[in-house]
Amino acid sequence: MRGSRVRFSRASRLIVDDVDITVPRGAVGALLGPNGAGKSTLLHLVAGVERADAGALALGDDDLAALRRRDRARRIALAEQEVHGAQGLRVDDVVALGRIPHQSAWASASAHDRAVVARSLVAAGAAEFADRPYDELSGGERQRVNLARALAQEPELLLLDEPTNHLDIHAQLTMLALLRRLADDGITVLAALHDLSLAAGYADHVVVLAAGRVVAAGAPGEVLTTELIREVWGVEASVLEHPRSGRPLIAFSEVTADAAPPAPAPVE
Ligand SMILES: Nc1ncnc2c1ncn2[C@@H]1O[C@H](COP(=O)(O)OP(=O)(O)OP(=O)(O)O)[C@@H](O)[C@H]1O
Repeated sequence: MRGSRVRFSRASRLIVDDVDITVPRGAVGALLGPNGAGKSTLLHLVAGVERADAGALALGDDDLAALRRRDRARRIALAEQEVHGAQGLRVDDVVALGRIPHQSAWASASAHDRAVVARSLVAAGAAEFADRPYDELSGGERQRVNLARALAQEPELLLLDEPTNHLDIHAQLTMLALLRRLADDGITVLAALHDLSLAAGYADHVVVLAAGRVVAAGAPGEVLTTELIREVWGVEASVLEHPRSGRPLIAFSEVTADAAPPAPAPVE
């Protein structure tokens, strides 16, 4: 996927400011940045939940703005912290919502739809609570269901907003390993993450946002330096090398002075 000069403002604040972003097909991209940097908003713009004020977004050769809503929903899935419209539903019915873009309005779920739902529940580690009410699940259980719903969409581009939030360490590593496998199968992945070491351990490409702007992008080893972490997050960190993978491993030590990241700029 590719975004060029993407701009979006809300309530007189420029939230996404001339963002250029590229995640190659079949790569895992990590979207990093402090609270309020614009990560969720950018994911919403790519998913089509919000419409950019300016700039272009493309998937392969297709301009996303020119795609019909349904075609976009067949090709792009967004896994957020909650599935909209899930209240009162059983987990497998929540996951089946992911099939809607592939179904015609009058047809009921096909054998293929049911098979994809079952497969997605297993892949996301949510099969064991398939028959439970979504509302009763813990945060970590919901997170897996949110992923299963997105997988059921069989997207080309999978967007995830803090997919490891609420997950225990086993579930976090399982989630990231799954994203890696999906990418190896040709799905493009873009995940907003807060854990820099986890991002460095699994992503091919990281994009760092601060106050709505891209401040760095590239391979984790090139981007995640002590200087950048100090500048963007206002914390001191040592960037070590993971003893097994050789990827960056970030050890934080303290909050530096004048740490507060800048708020979004008012629209000119
Ligand atoms: N509907 C809105 N109206 C006004 N401001 C908004 C709106 N939605 C988001 N913002 C502001 O836009 C900025 C970016 O928000 P966004 O949720 O995209 O950040 P984020 O990087 O995902 O943050 P976090 O890590 O805290 O989830 C924030 O300052 C937020 O307050």
